[in-house]
Amino acid sequence: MARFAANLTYLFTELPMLQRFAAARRAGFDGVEILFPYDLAAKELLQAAHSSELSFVLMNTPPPNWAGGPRGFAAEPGNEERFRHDFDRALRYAQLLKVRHLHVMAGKAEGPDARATYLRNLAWASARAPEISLTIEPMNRVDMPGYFLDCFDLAGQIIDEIDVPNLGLQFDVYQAHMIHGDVIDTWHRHARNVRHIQIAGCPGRHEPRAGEIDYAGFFRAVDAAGFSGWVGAEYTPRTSTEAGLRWLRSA
Ligand SMILES: O=C(O)C(=O)[C@H](O)CO
Ligand SMILES: [Mg+2]
Repeated sequence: MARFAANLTYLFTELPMLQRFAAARRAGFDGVEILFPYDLAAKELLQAAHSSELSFVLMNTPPPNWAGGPRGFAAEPGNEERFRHDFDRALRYAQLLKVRHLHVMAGKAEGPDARATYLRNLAWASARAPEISLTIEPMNRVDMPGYFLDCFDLAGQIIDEIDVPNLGLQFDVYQAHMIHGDVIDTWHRHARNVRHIQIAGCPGRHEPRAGEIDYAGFFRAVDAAGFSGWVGAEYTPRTSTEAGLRWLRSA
């Protein structure tokens, strides 16, 4: 049975970041994710998570300019030194927060050089931090044009080629639907590599309940596969966060 984490970059944004933790606990979540926590003191975040008895489940490696701009740069040729420096910075945060998964973002790039760079950087990062689970997540090209990792099959090849226990797939159901259409087929092809799941409805990336994605069928497949990890709620509420949480109460 999966456990649910609130992505606090998307949910409870009615409140300042540190107050979102208690709101997530009251709503029934057991964990939290934050995309880029770097402008907040790790100590304060840890304290907020502790006092609400929430696990810190996921954060992302820093993009080159995390206040905006492209997401990550692990696949960007020529930026390897910067990647290592920034990865170490993300790792320090992740260790302080006792984060379960660190999502290493690929950034915008294409072609064989980008693939080779991505492989080298991921192999280096997974050897650098064997105690932490690293994830990679394909992003659809409508929301993120030019993003290197734009296909679940490519992610599967990369994970298989590096072949280390601490590198796996972040299966964002919204992304799978946008990229491949058939979420359940994509799940069956990649379930063995999945370490973390994220959910949102489509179209619009709102609450997971309504829309084109068959979440009841998806969760049957997830349970049948014996997945016991975390499911992150990564969507933009249609109105208020609270008003859209019926899906969680019936999960
Ligand atoms: O956009 C997504 O689906 C993600 O999970 C990323 O972490 C956003 O940066
Ligand atoms: Mg996602």
